[in-house]
Amino acid sequence: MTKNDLVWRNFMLYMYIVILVRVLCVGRSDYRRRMFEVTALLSVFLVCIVIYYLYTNFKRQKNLPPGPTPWPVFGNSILFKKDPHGYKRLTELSKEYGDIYTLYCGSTVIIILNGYDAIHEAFVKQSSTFTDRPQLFVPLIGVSKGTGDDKPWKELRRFTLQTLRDFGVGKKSLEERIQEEITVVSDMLSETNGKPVRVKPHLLSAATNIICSIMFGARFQYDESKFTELTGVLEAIFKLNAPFAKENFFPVTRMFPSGIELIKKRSQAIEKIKRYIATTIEEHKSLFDPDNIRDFIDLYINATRDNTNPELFTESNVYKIIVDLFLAGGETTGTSLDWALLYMISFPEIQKKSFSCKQHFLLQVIGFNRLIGLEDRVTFSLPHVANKDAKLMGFNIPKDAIIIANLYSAHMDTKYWENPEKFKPERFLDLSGKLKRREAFVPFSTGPRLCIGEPLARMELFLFFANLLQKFNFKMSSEITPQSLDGIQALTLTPLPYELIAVKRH
Ligand code: HEM
Repeated sequence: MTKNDLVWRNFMLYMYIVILVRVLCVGRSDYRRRMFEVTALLSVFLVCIVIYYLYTNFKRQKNLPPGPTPWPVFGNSILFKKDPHGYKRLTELSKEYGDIYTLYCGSTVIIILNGYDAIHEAFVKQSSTFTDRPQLFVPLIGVSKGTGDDKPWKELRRFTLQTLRDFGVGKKSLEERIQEEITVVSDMLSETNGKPVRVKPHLLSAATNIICSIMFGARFQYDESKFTELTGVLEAIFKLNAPFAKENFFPVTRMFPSGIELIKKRSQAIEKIKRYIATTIEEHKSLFDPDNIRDFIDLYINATRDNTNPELFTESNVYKIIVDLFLAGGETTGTSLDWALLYMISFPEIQKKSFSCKQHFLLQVIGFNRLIGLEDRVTFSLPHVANKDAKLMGFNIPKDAIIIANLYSAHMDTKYWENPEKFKPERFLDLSGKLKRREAFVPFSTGPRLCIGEPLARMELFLFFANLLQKFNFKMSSEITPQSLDGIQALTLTPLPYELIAVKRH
């Protein structure tokens, strides 16, 4: 951004306001006096903004990565627009400004990393600087909070990973839990008798139920009131947890009616879920047997009885872990499966190859490790934060700048992928038909903040996909209007709602 840009923008803003004031004052008796007062006040206000703006943007932040000119006070509008193709717009900006560019949310610096190299440089090579999460007023995720030297998130992350391992990620018991949900979804599909159906709500319930089973040791009927209440509250928390919520960057908006409403709704939802967890802990305590750990709640009770780390194993931290796993694990996996089925009906020849007994090439070879590249529908990492002033790819990154990896851009990176926009599952195979590791495939992000649920997600995706494809041939519900493969950008990239026809194979 040049100084000319800045002066020009402020001048335009000033002129708009002056014209508006003039229009409002026309025909009033004390017109001249009022005009003078209002214009003088506005001038002082604008001079203050310009001084503040010059101070924050030019003095403190020299040699920042380039980027589009922000609006004074507000920042870059691209961050606030509810644009279903926001991920594409942010990727296009990298063509203009390079793999690393700057946007502003108010006066907060947001660094967007594009392409595999930039993401790898920040999250892997310089992980000690770019791994913490920002302390947002409306936080996105609980476990991951915490900066500074003590880094409690590291301990909680270790405990959560251990939990997932203990409950059999990669082992039989968890496979059984997943199979149970597959049976429910398959039965539902069989009952449609070839009529069009929207599968997504069932996939979301199935993914959420798997986490319920790990956390609380019980699965629910999808229409059971306890389950719908739980998913309703989680959905509310999910919706209210936006990294770019204005309340995060403009403290004054927390006092606006919308801000007060948001805070009220959040605390009501959090209260409800905390009450649910407290009741479940009490129920579990009465049946607790240290030789038969049934679920995550039992593990927690065990840890508190050991009394090894009382500050870590608190009910409040249990709440954080549970909410994180639900928020991060249900929607992402359900949506990835929804995409997988959409691609199968859109590319019937690939569906045939995936299933075909003779070739079996996709399922057998790619199988458990990788689901033909369809996990890549989470387009951005969660926000990271720079924990000190640093240099990244030749630019200065100030402490507290928020860093976001554009994972979509890594999967569109022509340095690593040939025709990246084409759906070509074979790109994951080498010439002899063996699975090829692709370093630029980072749907779960990379570095120490890599998704905790990756092994669980891979297991769920593979088992669902393989079982459903074995039982059903999926078809478009309308041959005439093929379903668009453009998604809608929310926290994840979701397909436009669609129906499919499931034809039983035998
Ligand atoms: C296809 C499915 C999934 C995808 C594509 C996915 C992707 C991601 C991504 C991109 C991140 C952000 C990493 C970063 O900021 O650098 C993340 C974080 C996270 N994911 Fe997943 N995820 C999936 C499934 C799951 C599941 C099933 C769980 C839980 C069982 C889970 C739990 C988490 C948690 C707790 C974090 C935050 C980790 C931290 O801050 O330390 N995810 N995931």
